[in-house]
Amino acid sequence: MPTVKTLHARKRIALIAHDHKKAELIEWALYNKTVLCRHELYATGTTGKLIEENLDVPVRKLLSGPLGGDQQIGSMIAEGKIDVVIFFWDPMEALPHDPDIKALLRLGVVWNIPMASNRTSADFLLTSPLMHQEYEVRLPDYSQYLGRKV
Ligand SMILES: O=C(CO)COP(=O)(O)O
Repeated sequence: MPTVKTLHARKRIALIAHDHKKAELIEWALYNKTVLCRHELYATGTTGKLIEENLDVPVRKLLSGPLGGDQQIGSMIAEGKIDVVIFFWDPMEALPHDPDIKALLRLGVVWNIPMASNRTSADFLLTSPLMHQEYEVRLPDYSQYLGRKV
C-alpha cells in the first residue's frame, strides 16, 4: 500500500547551487523573490548566505556542500522535512563531494520530491499551482526493503 504524505501550502524549499551556477540561481531567486517569500527557505551554506545577502530574506543555512550540506539536505528529505528541491548543479565540473550530490539527488527520487535542476524546470515548478496549495504526495511501498538481508 503506498503511503501518503501531505505537503502544506507553505513549502519547505531547499535551494542549492554549485559555484558556476550561483549567479544564475541568485538571478532566478531575485526575479521570484515575492513567490519564494511565501515559503520556508533552506540552503547549503554558501548558497544560503548569498540568497540572504541578495534577497534580504531569512534562509535556514546548513553546512557548505563539500562539508556535508548535501548530506544534511538528503537526510532532511528522508525525514520528510524538505518538500521541494531547486538544485542548480554543475554538469561541466567534477566535484570532490560528488557522492554526496548523487546521494541527495537519489533520495529526492526515493521520496518523490519535486526537484528542479535548471532555470526552466525551476520556473515550471515555482509557477505550478500545486506550489501554493496542499498536496498529497504518494510514496511507493518500500516495506519490502525494511530489514532486507544482505
Ligand atoms: O556544493 C554544493 C552542493 O553540492 C553547494 O554548497 P554551497 O552552497 O555551500 O556552495
